[in-house]
Amino acid sequence: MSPKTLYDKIWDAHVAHEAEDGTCLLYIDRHLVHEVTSPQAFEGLRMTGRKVRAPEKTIAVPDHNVPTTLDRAKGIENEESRIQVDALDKNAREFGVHYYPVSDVRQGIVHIVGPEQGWTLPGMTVVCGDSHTATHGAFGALAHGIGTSEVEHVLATQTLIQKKSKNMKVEITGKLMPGVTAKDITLAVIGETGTAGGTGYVIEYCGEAISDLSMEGRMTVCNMAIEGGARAGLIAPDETTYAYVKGRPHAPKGAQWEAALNWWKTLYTDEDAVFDKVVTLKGEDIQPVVTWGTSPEDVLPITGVVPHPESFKGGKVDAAKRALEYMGLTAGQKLTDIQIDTVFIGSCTNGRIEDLRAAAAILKGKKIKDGMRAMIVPGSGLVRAQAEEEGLADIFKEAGFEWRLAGCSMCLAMNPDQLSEGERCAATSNRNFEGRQGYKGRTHLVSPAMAAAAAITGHLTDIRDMI
Ligand SMILES: CC(C)[C@H](C(=O)O)[C@@H](O)C(=O)O
Ligand code: SF4
Repeated sequence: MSPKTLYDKIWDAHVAHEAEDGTCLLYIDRHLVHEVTSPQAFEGLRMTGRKVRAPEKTIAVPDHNVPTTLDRAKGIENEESRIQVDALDKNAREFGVHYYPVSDVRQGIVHIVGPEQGWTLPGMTVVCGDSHTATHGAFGALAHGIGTSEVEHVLATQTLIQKKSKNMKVEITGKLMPGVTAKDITLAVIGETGTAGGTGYVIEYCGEAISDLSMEGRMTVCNMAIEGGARAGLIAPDETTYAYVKGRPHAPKGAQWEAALNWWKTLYTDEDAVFDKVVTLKGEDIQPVVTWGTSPEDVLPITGVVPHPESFKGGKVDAAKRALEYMGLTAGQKLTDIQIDTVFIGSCTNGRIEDLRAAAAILKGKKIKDGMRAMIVPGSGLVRAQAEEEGLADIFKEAGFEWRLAGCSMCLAMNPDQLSEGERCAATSNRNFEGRQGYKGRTHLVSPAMAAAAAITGHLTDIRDMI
């Protein structure tokens, strides 16, 4: 048998039918659903009298539009948001899928809830009408976003029509230096490959620096595979993965656990397997990074300066000019001189317990800068509960942070958590596009520790000066 990559193995295990042109019908193990991309899909089923094919494999949770303030039980003010959340509520109940409504402590961002509840397991195919489904690849699952018409297809058939992507390997060798996190790895990779570098590929992340990461860190890395243009990101499951999964509510138990483990242990790239593209970074070379522009590839070590547009090639010159204008920055300005007025810690990139611990380690006993608006939005109700139990919430509140309920929040500003015009935010999320966090708001993507540091000093800060 010819050697296979991890992606090849998961793909082959899920092909139900292959057409002559290579288009395949893939079996889908888990279908995650949120309120933004599912209403028309459910409506499509309803109108044609169809049912959800596998409600036991379908998991629904509202996250994008939900208010994160403590008074959220009083309802959603914005009509469009309310309609989407109400539609999910109605659809989830009517079609009998697993459902975590806003009133459930387990509610949160779909990509945090899935793994937390043990829905995401190694070797699975996982889809969701959301680009950051790549997050689940951290478990060695083939996980990617789909469009609304595909959501309907998966709801109705539990399959998806797909063409296979190419194999790409991103290897991070050696150890990370102090202050460098999974967020810095994933941004540094995009800095290296560009936002189109992964187009047409599924990336497998590997190397010592990746194996050393916790599951939380691995999820952060895979979460941003999509920002690098890839179809999905993957990390081979290992003892860290099994330990995270074991005992979760929907993880296999007893003899089923043993059988699952036997299959999971076959999920690695064979020694002689060939990748179509390989990128290698040295862990020691990666520094704490920050984005200066309006694309995740506009990333530099925090010790750098805002680049000169002329230092880019071709079409990127104009893009960089526009980005500097939008961001209100001057070429040559030190990144650490950039003043910040808002800090957002949360999202499916960095809203897990480990992210909150990293922020708390910096904030303990400190106060945020006068006039700073700072909020921590845990990725799920359970992350929030755990942070309270560990005393992290007290650290945040004493430092001057708002301590919110779970949701996507200011990651994309579909709820009232928004930047106002010209406001500048250090954010732990994954997209710094124009207007992403609010009309004319400005976003600098950073790790949770760097976001916490910026909240204290009032400007982008090298975390290594504070540890
Ligand atoms: C709303 C949703 C479709 C979107 C996505 O697909 O990623 C959102 O989650 C985002 O992060 O921009
Ligand atoms: S937290 Fe942000 S990136 Fe993640 S699903 Fe929500 S809006 Fe998308």
